[in-house]
Amino acid sequence: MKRESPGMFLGLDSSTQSLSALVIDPASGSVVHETSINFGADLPAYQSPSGFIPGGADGEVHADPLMWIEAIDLLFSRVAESFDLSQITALAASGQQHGSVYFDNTLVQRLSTLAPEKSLKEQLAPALTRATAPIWMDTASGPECAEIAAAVGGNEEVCKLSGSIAIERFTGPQIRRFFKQDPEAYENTGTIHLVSSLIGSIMAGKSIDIDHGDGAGMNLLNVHTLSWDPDLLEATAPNLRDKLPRAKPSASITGKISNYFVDKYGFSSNCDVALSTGDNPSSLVGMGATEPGTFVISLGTSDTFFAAMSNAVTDPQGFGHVFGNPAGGFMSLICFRNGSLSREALRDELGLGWDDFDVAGLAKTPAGNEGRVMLPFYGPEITPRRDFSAPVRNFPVDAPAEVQVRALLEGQFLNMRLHSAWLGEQPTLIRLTGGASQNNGIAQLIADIFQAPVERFAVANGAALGAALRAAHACGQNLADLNTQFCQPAADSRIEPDTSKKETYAESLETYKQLLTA
Ligand SMILES: Nc1ncnc2c1ncn2[C@@H]1O[C@H](COP(=O)(O)OP(=O)(O)O)[C@@H](O)[C@H]1O
Ligand SMILES: O=C(CO)[C@@H](O)[C@H](O)COP(=O)(O)O
Repeated sequence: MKRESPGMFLGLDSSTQSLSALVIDPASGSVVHETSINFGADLPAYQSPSGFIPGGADGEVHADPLMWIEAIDLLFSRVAESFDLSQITALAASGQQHGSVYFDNTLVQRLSTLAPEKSLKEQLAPALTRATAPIWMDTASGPECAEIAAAVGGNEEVCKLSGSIAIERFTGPQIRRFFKQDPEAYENTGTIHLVSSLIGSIMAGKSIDIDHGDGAGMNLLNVHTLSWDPDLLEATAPNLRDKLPRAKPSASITGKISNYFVDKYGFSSNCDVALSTGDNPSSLVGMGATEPGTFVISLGTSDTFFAAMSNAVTDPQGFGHVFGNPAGGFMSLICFRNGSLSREALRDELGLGWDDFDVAGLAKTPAGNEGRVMLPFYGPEITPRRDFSAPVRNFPVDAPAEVQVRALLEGQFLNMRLHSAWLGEQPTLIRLTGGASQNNGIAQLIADIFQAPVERFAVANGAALGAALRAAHACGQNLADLNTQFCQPAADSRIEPDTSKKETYAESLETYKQLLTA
C-alpha cells in the first residue's frame, strides 16, 4: 500500500572492497546521505587491503566474514554522527554475489537477541562454523564443478536447470568443497547465507530468505520453478535444503529492523527491512535498467556486463549467466574477474595515478593502437575461463607506457564485446557504474568499441542506489516513478560513439580473437 508520506529509504551495499550506505528522499527526489567504509583502509586488522585475504593457495580466495560484520557497526556509528536514522522508513541490502557464510544452529537465537552494549562481531563470531568465506574471485572448486555436473547429467543439464553451467565461484560448488574438506564442520552448519542475505539478516534480527536475483548465482536455484532444485541440492552436499534459507522474490518486506539498531543507532522501531539481493541485480535497479534495451557495465573490482532479458537465452560457451531480475523476469550477467585489478596492476607497474592513467594512454595513441593488442589478464580469468598469470601481448613487453595502457583498456572492452555477443543484441544505450566509471577516457573508449552512446550517473554506486530504490519499491512506491526521479544521467554525462572508429575496432576485434585462440 502506498504511504501518504513515504519517508526516506536506505540502501546498503557490501561489495568486494567496501560497505556503503546511501539514503534517498523521494519527497525531494534527492540522495540525502552517502557514507562508505573501505575494508582495507578502515579495518586494517583484517589484512585485506582489497577486501579479501591475499595469497590463497590453488585459486582459493576467501574473506573474513567478521570484517563484513564489524564494518556494519563502524558504518552506522559514522552515519549516525551526521544523519538522523529515525527518518528511515525501510532499508534493503545488496552484496557481492556468490560469497557464502556458514553458521551453526545458534544463529537465529543470536540474531533475535543482539545486545546493543556489545558489538555485532563478538555476538556473532561464536556461531561461525567456517572461519573464512569463499568469495566470487575463488577459482578453487573446479573438481567440485565437474562432480556436480557429472551427477546431474552434464553441464548442459546444469545450465538448463540453473541458468549457468557449474561455475567455480558459484555457491553450490563452494559448499561442496567445504563439505569435502571438513565434513564435520559442514554437518555442524545450520544456516548458510550469501553476503547479501547475511547483511539483511543482521539488520532484520532474524535469518531472512534469499532472493531470486542472488539465489540464481548459486547453481542451486531452478530458474524455471524458482525454488531450490532437488537434483542440484543432492549433487552438491547432503541435507543441504535444511541449511538454506528459502528462495523468494526480491520485492518482499521480511519484517521490522532489529532492536539492536534502534537502541544503538537511533533507527525507528517501525523501519521495514526488504529482502536483499546481489550487487549486480541491485545495480540493474539502480541504473534504471530493469526493462530490456539498456545495457549496464559496472566497473567495480570486477567488470560486469548485464541487462534485463526479453528471452532467457543461455551462453553456449558457458561464461555468461541468467539471474533473476529484481523487478521480475530475468537478467543476463557476464563477469570479468580482472577488471579493476588489472587496471590497478598496470597503473602501479607504470607508476601512474588515475588522473594520468587514461590521459597517458589514450591521448597519446591512436584508436586500434596500430594493431598492438593485449589479453588484459593479470590473474585467473572467468570470461574466458583460463588460468592467466600475466597479460599476453602481440608487442614487446617494454613498449612505452601509453601503448601498454591503451592495449590493456582496449583489450578489456574488446573482450567484453566478444563475450557478450551471445546475447544477440547490440546495445542501444550503455549505462556505466562502479568506481572506474568516472574515468572519462574509459567511458569514451567503451562508447567507441561498442558503437553505442554511454551515460553516467551522478551516483557512482549503482548497487547501493538500487538497494534504496528496492526498499522503496517493496513499500509500495512505484518503480517507474522512482526511476524517473533517481535514475537520470548526470548533466552533460552522455558520450556519443565516434563512428569513424567503427572499422578500426572491427579489425581490432579480429586481432584480439586471433591472440586469444593462438
Ligand atoms: N578514476 C578512476 N579510474 C579508474 N578506476 C578507478 C578510478 N577510481 C576508482 N577506480 C577503481 O574503482 C575500484 C572500486 O570500485 P567500486 O565500484 O567501489 O568497487 P567494488 O564495488 O567492487 O568494491 C577500485 O578498485 C579502483 O581500481
Ligand atoms: O562475481 C560477480 C558477478 O557474478 C561479481 O560481480 C561480484 O558480484 C562482485 O562484485 P563487485 O564487488 O566487483 O562489484
